[in-house]
Amino acid sequence: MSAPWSREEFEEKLREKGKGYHIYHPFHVMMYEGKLTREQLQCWVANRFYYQIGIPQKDAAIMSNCPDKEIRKGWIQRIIDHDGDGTAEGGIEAWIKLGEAVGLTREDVTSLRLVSPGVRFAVDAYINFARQRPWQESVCSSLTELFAPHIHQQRISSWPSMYPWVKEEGLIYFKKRLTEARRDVEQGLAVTLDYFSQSREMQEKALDILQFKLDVLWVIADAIMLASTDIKVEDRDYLRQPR
Ligand SMILES: O=C(O)c1cc(C(=O)O)c2c(n1)C(=O)C(=O)c1cc(C(=O)O)[nH]c1-2
Repeated sequence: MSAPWSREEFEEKLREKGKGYHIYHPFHVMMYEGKLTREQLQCWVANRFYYQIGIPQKDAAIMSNCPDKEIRKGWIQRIIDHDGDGTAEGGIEAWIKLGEAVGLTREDVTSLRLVSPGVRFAVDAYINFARQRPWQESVCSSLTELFAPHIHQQRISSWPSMYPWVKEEGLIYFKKRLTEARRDVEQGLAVTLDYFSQSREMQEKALDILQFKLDVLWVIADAIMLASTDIKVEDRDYLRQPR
């Protein structure tokens, strides 16, 4: 049995997982490079809304499994960030505004009618993971947020020149997340480094959990790409799920 990695080595291994982050998915590369059409960007925003509304449900599941009051006191902020509270609107509302900024209506976004089955499956898998697994494992699965500020920053920097037709207030969501994600990661990383450092096997399990979450994000991008790629009309109809 191998000795556990030191805290620093373990954190380094978790960070190395960033090489599989969806920032490298062809759809996100195209987005950054300004190669998406208006319809493709709209499709991404409409589909990603399903992730946005799933996040607070996932965080509520983590809290429901967590008996530690101090952890819950910190974690509840994530739900407020997305749902809002008496004084401020949250990320879900900011995402709807992003939808309007790219030319969708509020109804286009909130009705979920543009959400593809692959995105539903992936997001539901993430929520179900948090419902079923010990809370520390679910906390670990949130650590893709280690890599999120970079992708948010890319959008803030590239969209105004690449997609000048997107209204400026659309970027508010990404700007908010820059600080929120960094704070989330501090708490998530502390829990993960403490809990999984008991043995090398546990540390490797944490890496597997992070991979699961990377896969969730990757599959979401796959599904959106498939749903929005400009292919022959006959093929597209074939791909669309009859209801
Ligand atoms: O736009 C993105 O690429 C992206 C990625 C991720 C992520 O890495 O999970 C999150 C977000 N955004 C995000 O906005 C967000 O609120 C968020 C919460 C979480 C989580 O797992 O708890 N991930 C992410």
